Amino acid sequence: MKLVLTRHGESQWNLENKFTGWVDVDITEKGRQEAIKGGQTLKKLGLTFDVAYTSYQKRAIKTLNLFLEELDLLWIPVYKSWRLNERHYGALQGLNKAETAEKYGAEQVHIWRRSFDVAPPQVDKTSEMYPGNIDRYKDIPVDEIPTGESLKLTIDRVLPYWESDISKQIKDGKNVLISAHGNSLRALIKYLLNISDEKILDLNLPTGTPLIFEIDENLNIISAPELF
Ligand SMILES: O=C(O)[C@@H](CO)OP(=O)(O)O
Repeated sequence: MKLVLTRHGESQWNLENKFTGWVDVDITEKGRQEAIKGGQTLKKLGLTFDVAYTSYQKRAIKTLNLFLEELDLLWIPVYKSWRLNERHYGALQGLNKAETAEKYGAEQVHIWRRSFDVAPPQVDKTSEMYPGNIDRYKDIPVDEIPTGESLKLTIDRVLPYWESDISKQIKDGKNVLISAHGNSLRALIKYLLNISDEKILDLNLPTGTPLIFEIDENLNIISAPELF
């Protein structure tokens, strides 16, 4: 079976160099073109999919739709989950990354962005960035609502969805397409390829680019893309 992962096409805040996380930023025209090209690449390879997954965020949803349109697969079942959302960037969301580095030092910003288990400054429950105040997240159990996640915490909420839903499709012989985010996909790839806590920090995923994995029904990885 094929499992194809794609990070969303370039977003407006990728372009503006802002911490994004759970802020629902749209893709740019360049991001749209990346996604169209990504879909065409899969089509040229003759790949097809039975089911697709994405997050609750429009940059990933729109990217998925552009892929599916190129593949003439807009009809297949699409499942959305907050568990595939980008890592919640806490109180850093909306800040410019370069300005934050000037204020707190490049070292501190690097730790916030690329350490494995250091979480960013947290948002409190009165913040508009707190998912508990956002309608679409009303079904997340209160004790699971993120307030600022490290990569480790992101892994902890992505993997239950892999276990409960996505992996079952592969066991059933289905080809699966997932459109998600830099850090939710790093979480999944770390697990699939058994990458160490240190090494995963060097993995930076390109936007709008399909990553093709071949997996057998026992979930053994047969082939994986060159990532480093
Ligand atoms: O801002 C974000 O949400 C992410 C992805 O763009 O950034 P980072 O590269 O710091 O993980």
